[in-house]
Amino acid sequence: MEIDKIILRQIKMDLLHPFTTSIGTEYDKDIILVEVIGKSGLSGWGESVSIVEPIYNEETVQTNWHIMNDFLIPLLMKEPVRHPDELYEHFKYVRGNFNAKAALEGAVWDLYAKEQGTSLAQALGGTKEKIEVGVSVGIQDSEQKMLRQIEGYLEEGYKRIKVKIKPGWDVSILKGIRKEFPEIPLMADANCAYTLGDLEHLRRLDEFGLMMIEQPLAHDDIIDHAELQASLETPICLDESIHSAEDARKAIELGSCKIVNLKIGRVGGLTESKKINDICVKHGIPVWCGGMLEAGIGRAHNIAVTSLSGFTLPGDTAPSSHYWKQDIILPEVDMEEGYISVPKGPGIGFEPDLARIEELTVATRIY
Ligand SMILES: O=C(O)CCC(=O)c1ccccc1C(=O)O
Ligand SMILES: [Mg+2]
Repeated sequence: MEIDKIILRQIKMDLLHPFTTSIGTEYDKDIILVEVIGKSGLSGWGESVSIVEPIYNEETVQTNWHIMNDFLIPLLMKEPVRHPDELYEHFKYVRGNFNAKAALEGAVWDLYAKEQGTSLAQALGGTKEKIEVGVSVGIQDSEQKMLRQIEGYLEEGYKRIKVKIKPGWDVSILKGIRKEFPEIPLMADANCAYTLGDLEHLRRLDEFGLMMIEQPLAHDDIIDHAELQASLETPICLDESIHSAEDARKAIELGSCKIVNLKIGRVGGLTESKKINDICVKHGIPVWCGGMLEAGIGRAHNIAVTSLSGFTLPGDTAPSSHYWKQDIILPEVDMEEGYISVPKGPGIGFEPDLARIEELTVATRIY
C-alpha cells in the first residue's frame, strides 16, 4: 500500500437526544475523521470515538488530535505499510492512546480493503451477512419516561434493551421494567458506578434475569470483578477494563467476566479486535460490539467487526436515525426488524457524504 496524503477533519454534530450515564451527559459529539488517500487514488476513512472530556477513559478529542498529528501520522508516513495488521506493532512506540491509534488504523484498513476490492468485513474475516442490533437507554428523569422509550424501541424491533444504571437508579427501575416487560432480553450497564462494598446490593440484581451486568466496578480493575462474579449469578461483561487481547485473556482466566464488550477504539484498532474475537471464541466467551455514539464512519467499522463469528450477542450498533438528524454517510445505516445488513461493497461499504462533512467541519489539516 502506498499512502499519498492524510487529511484530519474535526466535525461537530448535535445528538438528537442527550445521553446520560453514571459518568455524565453527552449533548453533542466532537469527532475527528481520518482520510487516508492512497497513491491508488482511493480513500480510506476512520473516526476517533473519544469524547471531549476524559471521563470514559483518559483520552479526549484534543489528545487524539495531538497524538495523531505529532506522533502517529509521522510514524505512519515513515515506513511503507504492506498490510494494516502491521500497524498495531508499528504504533507501539506510542504507549496507550488507543482511540487515536484505532482511528488511523481503521482508515488504513478501509483503504486496504478498497484496494483489494473487498468489503472491510470480508478483509477482517467476517462471516455474517447481517447483525443483530440492541439499543442503549440512558438514565432518564423519570421511570415512566424510560418505560415509554423502551416500549418504542421494542416496537422498532431492537433485539435487546440495555439500560444505564447507577446507585439509586438500579433495583427500582429494573423492577419496573420487568413488571411491564417480563420476558425481554435485558441488560444493565453501570459504567464503573459501584465497588465491592456494594456486593450485597448488586446480588439483588440477580432476580431480574439480566443477560449480563456491564462494568459494575472500577475501570482499571479485573481482580474485584472476579470476586464479584463468583458471588453473582448474572454474568459480568467487561467494557472499560479490557484494552487488549492480553487483558481479555487475563480477565477470562481470572473469572472476572463471562462476556466481553468490544470497542474498536478502546482496544487500539481492528487488528487487536480480531485477536480478542479469537481469544473469546477459543474460551467460549460471547463478544458483542459496544458503542461510543459514533457517526457513520465509526458505525460502519462497528458493523464490519460485528460480522466476525465471535460476536454472538446484539451490539450497541443502533441505526443512524437513532442518534442523528442527518448522518455523514450515504446511505445512512438502516435497521430492518432488528438487523443491519453487512454491506458487500468495497471497504466500509458506505460513502462519506462530503457535502455534509464540509458543513460540520471546524478544523482541517492536510499531511
Ligand atoms: O453508542 C451507543 O449507542 C451506546 C453508548 C454507550 O453505552 C456509551 C457511550 C459513551 C461512553 C460509554 C458507553 C458505554 O457503553 O459504556
Ligand atoms: Mg459500557
